[in-house]
Amino acid sequence: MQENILNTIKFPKDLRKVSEKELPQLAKELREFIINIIATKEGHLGASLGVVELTIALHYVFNTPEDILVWDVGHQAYGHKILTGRKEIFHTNRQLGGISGFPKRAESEYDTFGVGHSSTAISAALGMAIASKLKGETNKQHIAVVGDASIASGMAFEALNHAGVTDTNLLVILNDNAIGIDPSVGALKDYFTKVKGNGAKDADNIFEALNFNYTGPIDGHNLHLVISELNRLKNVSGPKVLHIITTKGKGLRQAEENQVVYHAPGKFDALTGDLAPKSNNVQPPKFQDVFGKTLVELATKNEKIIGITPAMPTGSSLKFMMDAFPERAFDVGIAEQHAVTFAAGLATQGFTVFCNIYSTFLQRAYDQVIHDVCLQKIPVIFCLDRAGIVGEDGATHHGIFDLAYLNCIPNLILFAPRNEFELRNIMFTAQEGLELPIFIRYPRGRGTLLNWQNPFKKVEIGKAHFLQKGTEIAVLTIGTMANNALEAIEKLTTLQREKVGLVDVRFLKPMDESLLHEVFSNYKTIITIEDGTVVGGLGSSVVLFASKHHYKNPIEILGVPDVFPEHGTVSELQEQSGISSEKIFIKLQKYL
Ligand SMILES: Cc1ncc(C[n+]2csc(CCOP(=O)(O)OP(=O)(O)O)c2C)c(N)n1
Ligand SMILES: CC(=O)[C@@H](O)[C@H](O)COP(=O)(O)O
Ligand SMILES: [Mg+2]
Repeated sequence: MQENILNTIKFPKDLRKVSEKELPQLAKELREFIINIIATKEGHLGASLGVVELTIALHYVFNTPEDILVWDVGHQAYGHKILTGRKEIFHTNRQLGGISGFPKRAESEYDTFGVGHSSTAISAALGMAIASKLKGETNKQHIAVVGDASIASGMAFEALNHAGVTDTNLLVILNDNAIGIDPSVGALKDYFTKVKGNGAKDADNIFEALNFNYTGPIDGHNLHLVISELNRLKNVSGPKVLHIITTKGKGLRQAEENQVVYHAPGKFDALTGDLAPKSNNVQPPKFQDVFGKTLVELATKNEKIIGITPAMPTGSSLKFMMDAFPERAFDVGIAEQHAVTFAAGLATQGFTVFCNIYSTFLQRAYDQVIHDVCLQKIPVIFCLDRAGIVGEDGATHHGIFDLAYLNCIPNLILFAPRNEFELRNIMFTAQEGLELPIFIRYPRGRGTLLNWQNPFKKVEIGKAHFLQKGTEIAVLTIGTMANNALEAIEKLTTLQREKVGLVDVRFLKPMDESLLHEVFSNYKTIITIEDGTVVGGLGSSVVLFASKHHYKNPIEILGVPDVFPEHGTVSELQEQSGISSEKIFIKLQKYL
């Protein structure tokens, strides 16, 4: 047997030269390669370890990239990247200037579709399969690999419903490991459990009912079995489902035993699997934990409070509420559209609903926000987690559009806390009762306050604050951008500092117009700073205000330029966008 098979493989054509009996050894090497790099560079671990055999089998059996392989979400595609020309640069995964953590069309011809948000693979592969038919490419194979949590999403169902009435060469591989990031939920999960227990024959087969040729469930870690099934299915026409059972985190004991943590574990010891020790320094809390703990605190007194998350209980810390009040907290699975309208339904019946959704994933539910919530003035309380630049997940995940996409909708309140007190106080205020829906956006990660459990204080809706008064330049910030601005101001000389006023706008809607009049009347120059796209957010609203009231002061808008920022650390990307404290400092100096 060869010493290291992986070293002989750059592209799938090299893989296809390896004998089938050597493939289990290759699977071992590929796992070790992934573990060794992710242990120090961080990233999504469990999902990629779980599909090592499947990845090898797919590139072994199919003629990729001519045959088309689409990964759903793409967080499981590390093995795919390594076997398709990116082994030598895999250590740059998710780093500034490095390869993306998700399949990306610009990166490789093997990445047939850009992903990051879930449940798109079947639609995309079906589109490609129909295109092949229209072009007369009859031998081409189209494969979508989708997880058990992602296939439960509305979009995946829409695609299955369509595909089932086509005669396309489409193979859907259902990678069933019974978990998403958190344990999978819902009736479909129960159905998969039943299928696994009884065999597909005993249960009515949902895929066959949708006109798919169904095979499974089979052991997805049995390479020879997977290869033989893929070879067989290559010659079966029409839409097909191959249901494989895998273990998330396969091959690393801790990752198998603690699948939630090892979804994306941060740094760990590649040999033992132990997580890197946490720093002993006392740090401010994560906004997520402030949200989760504050919600429990409020829900203890207010029994009308309900919590909702679409599939992110751990990430959002809604888990705290699920543990404390299981009957009042719902993980609805990867179903952002449903989460929003479900929240609206509950709110119409007098419940006080906190619906926590990552900013980037709320994009999925835009119509529900407009049609089911704002148009009807239903006072749902939305907590938009991961607002602003999120870092290493990159372009698919930055929460940089919410200010713009919400700003243009009537009948809503849009607030961004600059610190933990502000988050707690607005949550308190919202559950006391508002006339309109409110969107509270805050970033991934830590706040700034060590003692954050302040007694609640009601927030006056639509009221902005001066954090410091000045004489020449007014800096208007929203959310945690106030902290970047404060750091920048700190770097100025005392004389310069006195010239700078700083306003925490807090509410993008409704805006504090009386404070804006004060700003435009007393300051020569206005600089706005937001951790969102420059088109349509804070800066745009300030410009509209100035135009409406005929103010002529120069206004400079700092924010994420009109491009998709890639991946890197939050500070690197803020620097790139011109909203880091250093870049703000340079900007201030220019005006002073
Ligand atoms: C629209 C959307 N909502 C939420 C997420 C966050 N998310 C990423 S992976 C994941 C779980 C996916 O589970 P599954 O499809 O079973 O794949 P596995 O991780 O088990 O391989 C979730 C909820 C996302 N990427 N996209
Ligand atoms: C692949 C995916 O969408 C999630 O795993 C996402 O990366 C989670 O982000 P957080 O780590 O910020 O919760
Ligand atoms: Mg899964």
